[in-house]
Amino acid sequence: MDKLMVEGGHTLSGQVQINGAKNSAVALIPAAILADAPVQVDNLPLISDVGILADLLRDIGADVELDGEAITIDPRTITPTPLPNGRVKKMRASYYMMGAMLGKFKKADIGLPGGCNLGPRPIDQHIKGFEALGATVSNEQGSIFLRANELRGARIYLDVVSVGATINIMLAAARAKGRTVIENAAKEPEIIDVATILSSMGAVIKGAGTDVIRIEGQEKLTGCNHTIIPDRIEAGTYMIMAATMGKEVTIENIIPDHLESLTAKLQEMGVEVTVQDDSVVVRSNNDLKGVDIKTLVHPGFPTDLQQPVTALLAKARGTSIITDTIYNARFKHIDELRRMGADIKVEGRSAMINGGIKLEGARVKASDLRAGAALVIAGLLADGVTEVTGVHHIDRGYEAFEDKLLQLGARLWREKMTEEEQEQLKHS
Ligand SMILES: CC(=O)N[C@H]1[C@@H](OP(=O)(O)OP(=O)(O)OC[C@H]2O[C@@H](n3ccc(=O)[nH]c3=O)[C@H](O)[C@@H]2O)O[C@H](CO)[C@@H](O)[C@@H]1O
Ligand SMILES: C=C(OP(=O)(O)O)C(=O)O
Repeated sequence: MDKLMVEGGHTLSGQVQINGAKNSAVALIPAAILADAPVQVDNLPLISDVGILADLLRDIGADVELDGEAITIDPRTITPTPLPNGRVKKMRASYYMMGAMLGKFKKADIGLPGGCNLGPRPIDQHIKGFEALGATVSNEQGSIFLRANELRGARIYLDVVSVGATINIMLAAARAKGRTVIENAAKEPEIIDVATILSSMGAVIKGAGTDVIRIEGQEKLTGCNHTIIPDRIEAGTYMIMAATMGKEVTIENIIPDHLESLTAKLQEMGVEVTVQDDSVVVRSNNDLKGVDIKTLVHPGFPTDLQQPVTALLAKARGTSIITDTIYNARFKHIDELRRMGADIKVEGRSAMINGGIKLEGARVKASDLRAGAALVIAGLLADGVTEVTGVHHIDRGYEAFEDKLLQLGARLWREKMTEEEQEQLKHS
């Protein structure tokens, strides 16, 4: 087990390259199951969630080759192998194995997913969608059993706007008979990425990126080549780091339109953000103003940037209120920020940040992926050294995290935790 040591107080400058989107990659890899020929996906982020999914596909018989940032998946040897435990519990997006296996084999036995613990993360809308397509669904001993004689297109109204349910239904519907209409669908850019790969395989999909998606399922789907869109959450994290400590940082290989809600908030705080074709330049200053933020479904402010931006708001003068309307309990980072001296109160689904207080390096624990990013941002800002444990969460979603930060001028390094430290962590 590793910990990250972050020495605060160093300004950041230079360029950082953004990798492919985690939340696309983890859907596109299972999508390859649906094809009847090899699928190649490029601009793959080299993160642990991708490694786990590649292994899950091998577990069910796929021939998977990883070559740098490209993955080639030959799905022709896949069989509907049950995946009750183990890897499926290590990540959230293993739930896409349900839609993909159901679509291809009309049968799937998949354990309930893991991923970031953000409070309750039900999958009732995924199940409602599978049932509408004609599957019977049962939940036994922590596994979801899906069975169908055939899948038939249906009209499905999502009670809650859900990224995972929208994609999972798209996957199953791509091989259902006839037309599926998903209403109140999620509109995140990753949904469009999934629609693009399924269309390249031969499904006919209209409306991805709006709240009504129409899918004409096909009996067979072909292989294809696909390039993953840039990771807007990774990009947003570096924009926030630059806003915290940046002299002048260029965040490259991005789609700036995907980051409009963050750009607007940073500008409101007094950060200079210059938007270019496929990059943004961020220049910070020492007189940032607190702002209020509410997380919303896309194109609103993403919940995945709520935790990182909270660390920045600790620097800004005045009071800021950040409200998470997607995950009411996504506040495990707050206690850790308090250990570093931040003045933050949580009430219901809001955190009130009394900013402008100098943070001090401390021993803190990352409880999930973006909590980890938030604590490193706080560490960049703080006096002294911050010790961040739970680094495996950060590795789920950020490729070459330390290398990219070192290149920007940050000082941080990874250390192995002693057995005693690991034992203490278990009980903390
Ligand atoms: C792998 C992946 O892409 N993860 C992202 C995905 O997670 P994930 O797909 O799990 O998130 P959803 O969009 O499904 O969740 C949004 C909200 O809907 C609720 N809900 C969801 C499904 C359901 O069946 N029932 C239900 O009540 C959730 O509890 C949550 O309050 O979108 C989240 C919201 O943008 C992001 O934070 C995650 O980074
Ligand atoms: C919550 C996240 O990931 P996951 O849904 O994979 O747990 C995230 O990326 O911030």
